Amino acid sequence: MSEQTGAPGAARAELVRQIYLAGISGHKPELSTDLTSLEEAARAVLEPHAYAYIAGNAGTGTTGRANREAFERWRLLPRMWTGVSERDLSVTLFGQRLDAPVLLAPVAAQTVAHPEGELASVRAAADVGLPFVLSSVSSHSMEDVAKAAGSEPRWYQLYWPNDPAVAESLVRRVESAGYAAIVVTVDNPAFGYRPCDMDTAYIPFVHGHGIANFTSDPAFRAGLPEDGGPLAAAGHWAKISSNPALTWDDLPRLRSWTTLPILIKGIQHPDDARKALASGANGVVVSNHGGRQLDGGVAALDVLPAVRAALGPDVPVLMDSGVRTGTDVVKALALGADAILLGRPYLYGLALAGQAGVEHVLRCLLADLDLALALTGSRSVADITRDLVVPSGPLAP
Ligand SMILES: Cc1cc2nc3c(=O)[nH]c(=O)nc-3n(C[C@H](O)[C@H](O)[C@H](O)COP(=O)(O)O)c2cc1C
Ligand SMILES: O=C(O)C(=O)c1ccccc1
Repeated sequence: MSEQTGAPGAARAELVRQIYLAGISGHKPELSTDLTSLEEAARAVLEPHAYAYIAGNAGTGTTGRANREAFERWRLLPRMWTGVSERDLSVTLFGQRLDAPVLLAPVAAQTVAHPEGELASVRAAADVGLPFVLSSVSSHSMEDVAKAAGSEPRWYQLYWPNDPAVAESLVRRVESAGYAAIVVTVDNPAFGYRPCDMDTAYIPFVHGHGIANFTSDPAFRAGLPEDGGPLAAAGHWAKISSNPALTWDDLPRLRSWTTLPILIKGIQHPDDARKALASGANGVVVSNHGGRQLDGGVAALDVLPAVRAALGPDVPVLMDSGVRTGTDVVKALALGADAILLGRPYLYGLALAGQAGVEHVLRCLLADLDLALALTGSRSVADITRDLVVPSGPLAP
């Protein structure tokens, strides 16, 4: 984790003070501190197909909008004079201490946003002291990303390939490369119906993005035709990457390949959360893939309390889909999450300014989160309890 002396919260409030002081001397931040405005800024610098790929949702965008509406429906009910001069954002997951309850979500093919792709993102995460979750579908190999992370923590997201030799080989490499957890995504038995991508007919892999973990894998390469170029590799990846036959009975096989903690990402029904744990998982990520898979689905935040209730207080429950501000993080934690994953906002930072842009997004989110703790009367994450949020509307007398 990042070196931090004194109260971590004080360090983050200091960031906000610095931004204001810089403003007084005429230096405005290069990127807006309103993270929700970065989407439009990124749109202006990205090729239309690249913007569509990152910002896109499934179908008519109903699930994507629902994710945001769910956050809007909850309001924070702050408490005063609780003594908040020292604030501690740290949490412990699977015995790993995190400086803050925030991870970078797995996002595929990041060289679509910036030539340095995942290397820029993981360096930013490492500088700020947050874990980076590497997508299976990355533009740099897991070993290169691990090297860029140095001693800072990284997790690996697994799309379980339908070729058993490739699946096991990937998992063994994940462990050798020092990843600290495996996040198995289950909401992708098929790619969602995404008009945004279909209408630009854009496929990142054909353009050299996103299959570095496979082209560097001996088991994958063994299945490639001898004279095949990059297109053949992309074609072979497409063949082995989809695995709609998976059921909960398969999870013990993955369990036998690794001692790392296994999280199941894409959980929405409380019964699936129970099945995940019963099949050998150690935690879940409540997520609808940022609204990119099933359109017309439930908001991730809306199902979070039921999943937490199903698993009890001690099982790690993470969430993503729609988190945009520090106060969103507080709402998610109050409704049952132990930590959140941030998706598109850091990709917009990456598109706008590479590693520095991702760092900007992460530092702003943490500063906002730290201030949200102070302003709600919370000294630590443990103080963020269910009674800190109420439905929007008049408070019952
Ligand atoms: C461009 C893009 C690519 C993604 N690729 C993956 C992926 O490879 N694996 C995965 O599990 N989730 C993937 N996701 C979903 C994210 O991990 C995360 O669930 C989602 O972005 C969270 O929602 P948010 O963008 O509203 O924060 C992707 C999301 C985006 C925007
Ligand atoms: O776009 C996505 O959301 C995603 O998960 C993905 C999966 C495989 C390849 C590219 C993107």
